[in-house]
Amino acid sequence: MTCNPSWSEIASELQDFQTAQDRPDLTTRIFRSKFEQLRADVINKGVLGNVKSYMYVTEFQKRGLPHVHMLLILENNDKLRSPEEYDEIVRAEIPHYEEEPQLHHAVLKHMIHGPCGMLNPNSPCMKNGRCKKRFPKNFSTLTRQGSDSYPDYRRRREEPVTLNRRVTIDNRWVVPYNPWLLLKYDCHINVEVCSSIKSIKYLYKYVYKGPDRVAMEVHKGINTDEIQQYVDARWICAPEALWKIFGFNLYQLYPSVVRLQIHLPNRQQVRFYDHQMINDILNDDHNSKTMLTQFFTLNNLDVEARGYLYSEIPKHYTWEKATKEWNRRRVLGRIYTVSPSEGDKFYLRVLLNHVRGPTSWEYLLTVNGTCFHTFKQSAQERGFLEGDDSVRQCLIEASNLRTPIALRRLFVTILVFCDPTDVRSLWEEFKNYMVEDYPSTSCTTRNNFTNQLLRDLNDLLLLHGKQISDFDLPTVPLQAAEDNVVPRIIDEQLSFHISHEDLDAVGKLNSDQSLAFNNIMNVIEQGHSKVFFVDGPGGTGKTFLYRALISRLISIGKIVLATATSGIAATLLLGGQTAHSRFKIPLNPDSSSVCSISKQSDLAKLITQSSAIVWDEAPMVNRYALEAVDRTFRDIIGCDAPFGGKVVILGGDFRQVLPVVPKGNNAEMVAACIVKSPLWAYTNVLHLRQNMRSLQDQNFAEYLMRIGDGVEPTIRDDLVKVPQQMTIRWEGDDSIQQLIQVIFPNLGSHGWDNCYMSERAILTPTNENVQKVNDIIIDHFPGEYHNLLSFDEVEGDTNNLYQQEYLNSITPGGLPPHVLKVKKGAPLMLLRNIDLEGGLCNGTRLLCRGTYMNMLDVEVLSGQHVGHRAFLPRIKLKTSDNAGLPFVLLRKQFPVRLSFALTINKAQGQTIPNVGIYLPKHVFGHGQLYVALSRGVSKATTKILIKEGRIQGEEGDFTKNIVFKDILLS
Ligand SMILES: Nc1ncnc2c1ncn2[C@@H]1O[C@H](COP(=O)(O)OP(=O)(O)OP(=O)(O)O)[C@@H](O)[C@H]1O
Repeated sequence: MTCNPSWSEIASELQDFQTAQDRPDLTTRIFRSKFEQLRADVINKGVLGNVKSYMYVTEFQKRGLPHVHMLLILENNDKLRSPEEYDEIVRAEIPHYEEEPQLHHAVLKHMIHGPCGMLNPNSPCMKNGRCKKRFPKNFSTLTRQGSDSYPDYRRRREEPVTLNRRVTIDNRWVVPYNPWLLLKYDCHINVEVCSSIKSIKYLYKYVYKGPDRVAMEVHKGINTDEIQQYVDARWICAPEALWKIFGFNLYQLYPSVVRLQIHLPNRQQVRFYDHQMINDILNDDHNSKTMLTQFFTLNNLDVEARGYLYSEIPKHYTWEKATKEWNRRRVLGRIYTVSPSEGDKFYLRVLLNHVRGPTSWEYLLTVNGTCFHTFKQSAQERGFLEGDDSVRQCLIEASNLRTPIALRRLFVTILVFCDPTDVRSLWEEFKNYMVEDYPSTSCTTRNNFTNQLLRDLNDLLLLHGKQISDFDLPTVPLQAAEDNVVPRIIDEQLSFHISHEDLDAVGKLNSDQSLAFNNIMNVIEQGHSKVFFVDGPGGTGKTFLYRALISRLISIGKIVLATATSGIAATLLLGGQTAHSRFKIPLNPDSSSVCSISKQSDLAKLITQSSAIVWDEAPMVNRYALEAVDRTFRDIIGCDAPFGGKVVILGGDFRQVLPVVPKGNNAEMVAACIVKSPLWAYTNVLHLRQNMRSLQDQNFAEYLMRIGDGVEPTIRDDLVKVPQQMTIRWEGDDSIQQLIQVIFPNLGSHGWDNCYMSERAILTPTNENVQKVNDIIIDHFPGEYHNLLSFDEVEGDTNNLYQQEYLNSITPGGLPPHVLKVKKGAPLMLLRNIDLEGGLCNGTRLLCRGTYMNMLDVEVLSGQHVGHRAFLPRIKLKTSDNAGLPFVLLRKQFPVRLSFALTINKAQGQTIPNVGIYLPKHVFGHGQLYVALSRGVSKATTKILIKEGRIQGEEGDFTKNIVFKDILLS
């Protein structure tokens, strides 16, 4: 916000011969009071959203007017996340005079940059012939996430406007603004959405940037050039001087930050005057008290304090310097940084950052009854430091549990994901534990076991596109029957074991399913080629149909490649793999991509020999991925028909979530859909209509269809009414507890109940709220806490520029938290595709059976592999490019999160008989409401809590239902 010298409050006070610059006292005071009002509007009244924390700094241009830079961090639920939400707050266009005359004038008066460039090459913003602020911007029909710090706002190409007689400008020259603030304050107020951490850092710089300095020459006398001395001085202009004289705040930070002292026992710093006697100083108890020792004292006296870490204490207590005591209040705390070269003090800091309620030095040094000599030993024993041989320790912990199948899979997981250094010695140490379940007969030799084990490990490695020979392991001996006539991956496809359930499915198909089944089978049996799309709303039995098809085809000796877009949907199909791994689709395909499959490879032979390809959840994939597969198949098979003439059965539901386009807006998401691909013209759509999931509640099934199709009546802005039977009224934060109690009744007595856990979950749109709900539920869950810590680093940060606490404090989407708080029997969710064949993929729900220093023991809770046991090591996980961080965070952690609550997107494809939906804000994505509701089976067992669900003058609760109708299939 910049002072407007022509504000009437200033202009009316000036004499005829004066300008605003002549009255810095006046401009300063008027600006200050206007800013105070703006502060109250945005911080107290929350006109841009509820503010969680803020900082601002007042600046003065040399001889110039005062202006303020302000950074607002909004409450999580009010954060602006999508380009559509940015548009509600920020505009960067000249409003039409006919529609908004006042705003039109205000924008032209205050919010036009420069102009600079060709129009005005001498503008102060010009450097080396270019505008430093990159004006004029580009025209754009929609707001989108910028490639840099700020979004690229919508600037439509419209008639230029004449600014003064000489210059005409258009929307490319508009500085982003908020209409309400601009009209109210009648001055330059540039409002931007900080969409990356870079822009936040840039703003913080203002606070810490030193003052402008000047080197002044002081002359000996008025009439002499002789210099007496140089003075290094601070330049202060008149308005700044007055700002200080009036005692106004130059900057403010909320909440403020307290620096916490840290020192080893008896090494506290004591200050004293020369004239004081050392003995007096040492004998005075007051001198030995520090923030840290008094933190121990506080923990001895106050039970509540014991629940907090040292760094959390200032949130609840304030440090009284005079009395050296902690009293209740609220600010933020940071412990002084300690470098690892400072020895044990560094480890003391690690302990203080993780141990709650220490009452003494001994407390920190003691673990399980043993008092260690150094803080390092204590930290190591508590699992706060990364061990040098964590992989080996993980295998030792797992081998003690005597579950050889899970141990073999763990060994492979470690080879693939943990990059162990000494594979051969791990093999020697653990091979005997991995064969404990092999049946031994009178003629089995140790050699037979080893060979069998190598073959089994090789089979598991092949699923990851690797083999034994990629590692320092003995070579795999071929079995007598293996003569390489049939490539292994083809052999595998032909030897699937079909369950009775899948074989029986054909007889159970309903009429729509039967019609689709027969249609597809006819085409395959007659050797024709065709592309199908099985369209069915959630629960209409698409998966059931694929399973019937796959089992029938396998049973008559045909090869069918079962794939799905997500790992979780793939695990529901026999031999299912993600389409990306099966067809080796590039990660970010574009309009000319091809898959990396060579014509001579076994995979190419498998594809050529296959009779059908099933691809579930096809609407979630970017059309370029589908086109890459089409291009590759034509090339491999040598046939220029769609997909090289193969029968391809795509399936899914366009009412559900669409392809993710990083930083993309709605239009880009729609454009990425497979219906927009030229291939769609060759696709035959088969419809499934009967909801088999909600057979018991047809009324619910019909409601779901109306929501999915976007035909449920709306009032204002896509708001639909939710049936009263399903709603829990929002009465404040306590309502979340109520929702939890309805979905997880008697939680205390279901500590180890996999049936109970697999049948219930709470869904909410964002990761923050998932974490919030999980934290509440785990507190009520019976059992002891196990805090599993991650080891974090920044890729390529050899100088340790990033503080550990900062890295530990962030949890970018897709990564587990630094402190993974779990209890035995609690539900978890896997965050990576680890072992699809074993049912371990991104989104699989698991039950925690046991925690160890280096290993997590889990059981699969849902899908085909329910009940399977698995061991997980810590894995190095990376943040993705669109995590919004200016660096790549590497977090070594167990790849899981709690899963009492999940995001709506992660729940896609799962049936959750008791489902709670918590909407702290209305959803903004296509199909999100539908996906959430369609996880349920009936109105009675589906509950929804909407925070902003009431509308004045209307009965009931309402929420947004966003449906892009132009991609729905009629
Ligand atoms: N013909 C059928 N006979 C008996 N049960 C069926 C039949 N078809 C589907 N079901 C059952 O209905 C439920 C929903 O089916 P399914 O999971 O196949 O639906 P879907 O269309 O794949 O759902 P979503 O899109 O939500 O993943 C499952 O429990 C399934 O076993």
